[in-house]
Amino acid sequence: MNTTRPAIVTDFSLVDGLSQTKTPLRRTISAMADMYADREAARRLAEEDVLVYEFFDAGVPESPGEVAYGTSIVYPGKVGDEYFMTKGHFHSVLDTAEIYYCLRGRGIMMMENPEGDVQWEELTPGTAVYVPGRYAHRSINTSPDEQLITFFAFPGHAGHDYGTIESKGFRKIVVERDGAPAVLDNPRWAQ
Ligand SMILES: O=P(O)(O)OC[C@H]1O[C@H](O)[C@H](O)[C@@H](O)[C@@H]1O
Ligand SMILES: [Fe+2]
Repeated sequence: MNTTRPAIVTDFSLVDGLSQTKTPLRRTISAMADMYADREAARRLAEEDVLVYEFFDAGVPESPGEVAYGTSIVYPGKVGDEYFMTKGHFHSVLDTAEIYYCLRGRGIMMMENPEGDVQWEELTPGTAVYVPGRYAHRSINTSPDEQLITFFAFPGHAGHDYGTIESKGFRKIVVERDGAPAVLDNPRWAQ
C-alpha cells in the first residue's frame, strides 16, 4: 500500500483573501435574491447582477479525517437596509463544527440550531469564531466600505445543506439602523 501523500500548500492574499492559483466560487444577488427581507430591492440589484461574496475552497477529499478549508470574501453593501451576507447553511452531517478566523473587515457570524437557539458573534480581525456542530451559519458584512475576509476550516465529510435555510430563512436578520448594525426578528421567517 502506498501511504505517501503530498502536503498541500495554498497561497492566500492578506489583502483580498484570494488565492492566485485557484479559482473562487462567486455568488451574485441573483443567486440569493429571495433570501433578503426586501425582495424588491434584491430584484433591482439582481438586474445588475451585483457580486455579494466569493469564496475559495481548497477542494480536499470529502471524507472523515480531512480538513476542508479556504477563504471567504463578503463584499460591503446592502439590500434595502439589510447587509450583504452569505446564503448560509447547515452541514449535511449536522454535528460537525467549523472555525472562522477573521482576517479583515467587520461583520457578524449568525448561527442557529434546529431547536431554535440563536447566537451571533462579532467578527473583527484577529477574532476566531467556533461555530458548534448542529448550528447553521451565515457571515454578514456590517462594514460600510470594507470587505469581510475570513479563513475557514471544517471536517472534510461535513457537506452543505442549503435547503432548510433556503425555504425557512434564518430567524434573525441584520440591518442598518441609525448607521449601526441591529439584529432584528426576520419578518419572513417561516416555521
Ligand atoms: O456556502 P455558503 O453559505 O454560500 O457560504 C460560502 C462559504 O462560506 C464559508 O466560508 C464556508 O466555510 C464554505 O464552506 C461556504 O461554502
Ligand atoms: Fe459551513
